[in-house]
Amino acid sequence: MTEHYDVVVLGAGSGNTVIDDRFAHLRVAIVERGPFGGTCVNRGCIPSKMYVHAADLLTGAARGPALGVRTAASAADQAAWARLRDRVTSRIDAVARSGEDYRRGLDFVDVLRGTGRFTGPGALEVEDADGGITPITADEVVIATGSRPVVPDLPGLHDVPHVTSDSVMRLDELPRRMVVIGGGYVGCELAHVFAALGVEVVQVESEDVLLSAQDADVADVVTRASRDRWDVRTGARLERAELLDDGSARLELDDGSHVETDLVLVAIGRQTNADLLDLDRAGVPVDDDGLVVVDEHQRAADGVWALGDASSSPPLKHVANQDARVVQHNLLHPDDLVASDHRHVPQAVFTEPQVAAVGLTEAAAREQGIDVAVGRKDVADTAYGWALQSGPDDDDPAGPGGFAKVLVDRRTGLLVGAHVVGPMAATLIQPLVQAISSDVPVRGLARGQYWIHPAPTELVEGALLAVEEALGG
Ligand SMILES: Cc1cc2nc3c(=O)[nH]c(=O)nc-3n(C[C@H](O)[C@H](O)[C@H](O)COP(=O)(O)OP(=O)(O)OC[C@H]3O[C@@H](n4cnc5c(N)ncnc54)[C@H](O)[C@@H]3O)c2cc1C
Ligand SMILES: NC(=O)c1ccc[n+]([C@@H]2O[C@H](COP(=O)([O-])OP(=O)(O)OC[C@H]3O[C@@H](n4cnc5c(N)ncnc54)[C@H](O)[C@@H]3O)[C@@H](O)[C@H]2O)c1
Repeated sequence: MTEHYDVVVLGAGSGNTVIDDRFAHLRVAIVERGPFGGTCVNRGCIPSKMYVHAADLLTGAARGPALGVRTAASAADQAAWARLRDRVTSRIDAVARSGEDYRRGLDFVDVLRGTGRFTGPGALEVEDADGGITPITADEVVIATGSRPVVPDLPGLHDVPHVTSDSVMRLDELPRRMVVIGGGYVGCELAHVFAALGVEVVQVESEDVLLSAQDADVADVVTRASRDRWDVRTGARLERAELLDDGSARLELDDGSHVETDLVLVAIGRQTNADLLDLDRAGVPVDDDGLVVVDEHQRAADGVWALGDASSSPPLKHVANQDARVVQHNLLHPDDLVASDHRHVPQAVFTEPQVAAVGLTEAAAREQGIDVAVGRKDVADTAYGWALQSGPDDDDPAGPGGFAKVLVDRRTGLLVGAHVVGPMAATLIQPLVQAISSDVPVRGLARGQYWIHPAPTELVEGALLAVEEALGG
């Protein structure tokens, strides 16, 4: 018999958060093929930031002697790696298990283990690990199937030891050498992690700088800071790979250079899993990137909703969370739908130095013809920056020069972009996220409140004062 559900959620990452006790009067199925919690908990935000924290401690400790204290950052040996990895995996595995146990304990929810796909409008099948098929039908389907790492089909790559962010969090052993392909979020965060642990890292990025999507000044700071710590090859792509007799890999790059390594980490972007759902059978539209096309209510078709990496760009967890809240509300209140707001999505890259941004880059603002006023404050010129510096001539508290930069439209007096690179950037950006989200006029923002002295937030105050000066009387 085909079971019928009021609501079926495909994917127990952010999709799992849609269902709460307010759905208890309905029959709900959650379909999941992997561990509960999805990418963020199991192979994304949480484990990567647990590793980043350890890497930050190591890089911080390495600076101690320059400040006059005896700290030492030793490279991690295999035992240290095992302790670090087991701390990470035991924590996230417990979260995934308890998430699934909680769902299984609810009498209005069925957890269906396997891969879901559409067979028609409102009709799906779930294929379990043994190939068994369970057909189900649903009034409402939530597509929350996320995304997966892209692995290019390059000659020899599949023959050499290689991992993606999916598997690198659980390495049996720390490699002596690692090549990171990609200088985006994943590449920069994990190059920082493995370099801090003492791995000889080579990072290969096809653009001329790391983090090329960031404001050019920010990308420049991160690229120079990274080059100080590991071998960064920009303007280069992996062309082919060859397995050597000792089990290591020889990689040829398209700039004519080559590199030998023990492990390749492929981090060149992600693609949506929506392509595996047979969406055409349910009349669910996708765009050229394979993302499910949704309206402002996150509705993809009659009785079909989508959220997170399946439908939204950029693929970030706080975006998936807001999408999930919108879908939740709209399922519970079909006569009072709310809309998503993807206008001012902030982002942070937890490399060293940390990066955070909201809104436009300076180049994008100018390309859009905005008459932009720029205010910038360097970390080295703040009181907290002095605390980080080893001496008065050292302008190097956060790698080669952290700063905050704010961009204001001279016509409206409103913020159109903000960028922070340096210690605690992901935290420092938040007042600027609030300002841009709430259309707060920039004039008066710095002097309209106290800024705690000598806190790192004075960096933001300084950038706001600088932009007021640029705006003129
Ligand atoms: C290394 C890394 C670090 C990251 N760090 C950050 C960060 O610091 N901050 C941030 O904001 N974002 C970060 N992200 C991005 C973030 O993890 C994702 O944007 C977020 O997890 C997306 O949530 P989601 O629910 O859309 O998808 P997912 O979390 O991927 O959940 C989708 C779920 O659907 C399941 N699934 C897929 N297809 C099917 C199917 N057909 N049937 C059944 N189940 C299926 C999957 O197994 C998965 O559990 C990071 C990503 C990576 C890879
Ligand atoms: N802190 C965070 O919020 C965080 C952390 C990790 C991942 N994420 C999410 O995951 C997504 C995927 O991250 P990602 O780093 O895989 O992708 P990305 O798009 O951020 O970066 C991919 C990089 O690889 C480069 N590249 C592409 N093809 C290449 C090739 N053949 N050779 C060399 N370089 C190549 C690109 O120019 C780009 O710089 C991000 O867009 C982000 O939304 C977020």
